Amino acid sequence: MFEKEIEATCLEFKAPSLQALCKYKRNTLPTAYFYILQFTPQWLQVRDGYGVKGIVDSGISTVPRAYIQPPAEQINKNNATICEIPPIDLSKLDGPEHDRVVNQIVRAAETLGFFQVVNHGVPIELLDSLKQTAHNFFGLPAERKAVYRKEVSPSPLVKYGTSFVPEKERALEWKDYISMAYTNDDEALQQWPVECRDDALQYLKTSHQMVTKLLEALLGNLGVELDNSNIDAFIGKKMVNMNFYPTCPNPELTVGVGRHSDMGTLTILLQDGIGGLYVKVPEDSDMKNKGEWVEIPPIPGAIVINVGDMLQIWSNGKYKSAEHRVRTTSTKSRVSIPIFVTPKATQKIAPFPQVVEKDGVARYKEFVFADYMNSFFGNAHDGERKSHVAKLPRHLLSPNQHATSFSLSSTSPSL
Ligand SMILES: O=C(O)CCC(=O)C(=O)O
Ligand SMILES: [Fe+2]
Repeated sequence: MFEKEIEATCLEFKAPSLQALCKYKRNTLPTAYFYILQFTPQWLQVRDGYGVKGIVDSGISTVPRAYIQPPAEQINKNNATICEIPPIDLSKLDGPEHDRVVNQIVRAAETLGFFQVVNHGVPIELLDSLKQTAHNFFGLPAERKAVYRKEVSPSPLVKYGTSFVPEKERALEWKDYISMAYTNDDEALQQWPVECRDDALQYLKTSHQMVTKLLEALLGNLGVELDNSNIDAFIGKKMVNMNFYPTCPNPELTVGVGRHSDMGTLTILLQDGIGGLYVKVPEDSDMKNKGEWVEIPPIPGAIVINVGDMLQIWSNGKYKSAEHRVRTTSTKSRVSIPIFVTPKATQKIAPFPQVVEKDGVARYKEFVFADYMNSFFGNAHDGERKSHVAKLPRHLLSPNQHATSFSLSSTSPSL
């Protein structure tokens, strides 16, 4: 059935057979691997809308080879420390404790780059409904989800997929996702999948005030006032994703999401009660367990916030866009629902002048956000999915800087 495709690929690489192609390409294993993968029925199923969930539903007892991570990327849940930083009560921002709460937010952004918030203004019932909606969507028959595969999606705003950039990854992620980019309400209502759109749109809208307050605190601390004239520079684009991590027969061999940092401004992340989100304490943080992976525990009613690469760059490296990853479990499927808040593609990005002046050095050069996104989706994932900022192309770093001096050990798609 796939002979024609195999033949065409072999021809393209001037190889007499698939075996020869793989041998000939063995020095560039991810590519060769992808070709083999592409021609296996399982991969075709995943590609055709069944997703990783389809593999699990087919009743496997061990994970397919393509999903086995290199040992260095496998997650040993037994030696993870739980992050015990209490959640920040955002309702207190409006009272006499305003300055103290701002300090908590700033301190969290400067150390781990991840924190949790409560009394955030997003209704708890909506959070519960979102998790259920995500389960319902991924529980749909494959053909209902497959219409949104990026190759065929009726809308450029909606993409259903699996893994991050499957063609580029050495080992695939144990995850299916749907992503919904926001342009305006009308387009969202018309184009987002009917099963998710109401909750996703509500989530986006009810979290807007929280996003503004967080940014006011974080930017204010850097001497930048957020107002109507500049807000778009920071939150010009938003995208809601729903991630689904099916149960996995070998959680110790796989990852739900491999190590990465988020490329935007801030990520608003709703996780369910299963757990498994790990963050690497930045090496240049003054926390005691630098370089270690700590778990962000699920807290009922709380939302996880994390700093993205752009906020790190605007702050000249003060705020940390930390590397994070997600483990899989054998007992229950997990869902998470991030909102990726990013600048518009055309936005020019550079460290704020007032911060540079204070620091005496600009740690990053100016660039356009679209170029950053392209390198994020195009080259960042070399099979190991190391940090993007850590690997910020040299031309984006100031001449006297090099990536390791920030120890930003690490960059999802998910945007
Ligand atoms: O599922 C999670 O908890 C995190 C997902 C994530 O990091 C992402 O989608 O960028
Ligand atoms: Fe992420």
